[in-house]
Amino acid sequence: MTLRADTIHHGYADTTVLENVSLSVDPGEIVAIIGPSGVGKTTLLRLLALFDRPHEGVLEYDGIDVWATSQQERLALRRRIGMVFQDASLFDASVRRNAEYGLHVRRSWSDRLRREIADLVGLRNGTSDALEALDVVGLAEQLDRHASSLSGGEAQRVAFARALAYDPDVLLLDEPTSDLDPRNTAVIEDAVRAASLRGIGVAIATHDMNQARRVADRVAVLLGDGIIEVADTETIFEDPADPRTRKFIDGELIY
Ligand SMILES: Nc1ncnc2c1ncn2[C@@H]1O[C@H](COP(=O)(O)OP(=O)(O)OP(=O)(O)O)[C@@H](O)[C@H]1O
Repeated sequence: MTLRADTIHHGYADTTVLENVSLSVDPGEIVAIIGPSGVGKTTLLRLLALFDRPHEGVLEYDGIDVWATSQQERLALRRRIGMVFQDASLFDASVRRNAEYGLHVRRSWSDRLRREIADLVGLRNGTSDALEALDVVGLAEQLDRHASSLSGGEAQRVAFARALAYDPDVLLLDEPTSDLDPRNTAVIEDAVRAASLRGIGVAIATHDMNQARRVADRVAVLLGDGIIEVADTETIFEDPADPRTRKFIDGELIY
């Protein structure tokens, strides 16, 4: 599924956060959204995930203007998205129950909802399951551990597995490794790459430039109240068109 945001304007009360923001994520593509703290990365991901409606602009899932559809259709489209937040926020249950959560949701869908989703965006065969997803993040041997006993890094890996087990078309990751050590970060980054190889499109918000460089195919630089530049990763790091991108990468531009 292709996600496309077109000339989005959004903000809170009198504050404009995003102005004229356009961005797309193609199947199997990893797009990093980089920018300093408070610039609107979370706001943009929440809009892409349909948690909030943009004040202006169009959001398309596979060419469907999502905010022009019925609430039920929108719910169906929403279910094609997996999201992982900075804070893992697991349920008070075992690793296995946490990873299986999305599957329970999916099993609870009525035949009618299943048909609607299939008609709108197609339904994959659901090849992934919770165990496979936990294996991807190296936790398949820890099924019975309780979430409360996990380290922060392990918890975040379970949160990632939970999103993956849901068999999404697109993964939206909000600073998924900002609190993690290099080993846990590497596990998540490998899992992101594996997801993209399976055709899942990924948008990852990060203020870690090196992470963007390691995982992304394309990078969008969010500064001020908009995306100042979006280009393939090499161009952003080696030959950016906007001088502010160079300054931001070099750590000189702290917004
Ligand atoms: N619910 C809200 N109500 C009012 N203002 C908000 C709300 N959510 C975010 N903001 C403001 O919008 C701006 C963008 O916030 P956002 O969380 O999207 O930035 P960010 O780039 O994700 O930051 P960080 O990297 O620190 O997570 C900030 O100034 C923030 O204070």
